[in-house]
Amino acid sequence: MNFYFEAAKVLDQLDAKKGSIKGIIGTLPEKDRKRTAALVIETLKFKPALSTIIKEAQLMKEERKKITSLNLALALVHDLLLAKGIQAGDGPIKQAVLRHKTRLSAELTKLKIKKGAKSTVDLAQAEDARVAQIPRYVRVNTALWSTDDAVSWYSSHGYTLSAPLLSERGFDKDEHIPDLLRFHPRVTFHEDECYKRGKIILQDKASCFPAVVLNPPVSEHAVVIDATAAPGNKTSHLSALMQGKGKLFAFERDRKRYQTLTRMLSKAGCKNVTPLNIDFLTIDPESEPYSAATHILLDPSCSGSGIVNRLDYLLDTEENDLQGEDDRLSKLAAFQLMMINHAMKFPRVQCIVYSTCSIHATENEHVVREALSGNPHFGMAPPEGVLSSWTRRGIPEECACPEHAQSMLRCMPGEDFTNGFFVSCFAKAAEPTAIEEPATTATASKRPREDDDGDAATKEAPKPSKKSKKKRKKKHQ
Ligand SMILES: C[S@@+](CC[C@H](N)C(=O)[O-])C[C@H]1O[C@@H](n2cnc3c(N)ncnc32)[C@H](O)[C@@H]1O
Repeated sequence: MNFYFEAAKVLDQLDAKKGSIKGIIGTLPEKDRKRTAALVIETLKFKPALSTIIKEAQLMKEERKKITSLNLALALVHDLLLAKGIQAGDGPIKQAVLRHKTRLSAELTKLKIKKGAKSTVDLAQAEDARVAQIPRYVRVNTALWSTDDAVSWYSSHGYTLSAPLLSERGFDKDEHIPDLLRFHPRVTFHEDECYKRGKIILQDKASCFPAVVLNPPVSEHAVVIDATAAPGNKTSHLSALMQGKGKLFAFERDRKRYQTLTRMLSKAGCKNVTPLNIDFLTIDPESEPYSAATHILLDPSCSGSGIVNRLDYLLDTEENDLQGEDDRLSKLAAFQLMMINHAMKFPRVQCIVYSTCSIHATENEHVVREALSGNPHFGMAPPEGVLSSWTRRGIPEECACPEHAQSMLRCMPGEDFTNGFFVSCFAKAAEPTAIEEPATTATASKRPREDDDGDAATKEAPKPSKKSKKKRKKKHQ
């Protein structure tokens, strides 16, 4: 019976919005995880149908003393009616459910007739249609091999270069992100040899934007920070873009997630990364070696409202407490702002990319607005250097100056073949005298990469767009 109590506990936590399905299941003891996860997911799939059946059969009313929660009843009735029966010895709880077996079965039949369901499977909740539109993105880990090698490999292993959404065996190169391949959404890679060896990283397209926009220096002198690193997809991406040169400090405050990060970085063969199980906010920006950082990636915890996946559509969103949601977003936004403010204190920092997988302006444009207003020595980077080929930019009406939106990227699930995402890029303003000078660097479309050992801090960073500096100057007068 413990197995059912465990599943009920997970369902309780999901009801209390204590995390995503994947996240909460990940905290279960490993030995029971697979079995409990399967029961939780199946129960959620049929939750509306099972709830109706339990209510109509008056199970909770009549067995209130034995079956103490609806979630326990859902898990038990799932197995009784939709699986191979209740997997437990003959205890009082099992007996309590079995006493109602005939009534419960009759309610199941009634519901199928009412819903016009040909089989029980038709009573399951429909999947989020947006998931089926997102290709399976595969980032080639260029620390270990090249994209040409990867294309040859998959071409000789049953795949053909063609539009991936047309055929399960098709794949192609993404048009916006270098070294990113797209496969059919139903292709899985967990047993793939290249995946197991770290040669490919399974990373949504939108989540590849931040490292590309930060465009870290390629130099033995480079010092870059990933302030919120685990599980490490963006860290390994940055490391690959830096061609393993210079130093990349990857902070992660959570102990368990830090362990995942270190495993990931070693599998991906990242040579220039120092993972640190330290809260980024506790780092003194003036302290060595961090004070030398010129580029910082900030991808802090967020509401995750942009993520569409194969499971979370199962969670009941209708009962969302809007007031509670607003409070949660405000708290997250305050934390996100604190992280940006801290990043802006690093004395040599030139470029900060702030990203979230949220679609809410509260965590995105509004946080950027606040950061700019509290840090007049920073502006928005010129839009030309912020993945100019991507047309969906920030929301102008949510920004302090509408043109700031041009230095931000947004992705909309269901429209852009990605999860929902937000990226913004701050650049440190030049010394005051430079503001009035004709800007030569401000409109550079792409900062050059350097392969020599030059001083990355002075050569690589974008200057804020002139327009945005002038506007802000006015605003702060
Ligand atoms: C959205 S996740 C980062 C995902 C990561 N960038 C990737 O692409 O794989 C945010 C991470 O930041 C960590 N975090 C939150 N606050 C932090 C802080 N003050 N210092 C360091 N890490 C922090 C969280 O524990 C979490 O692992």
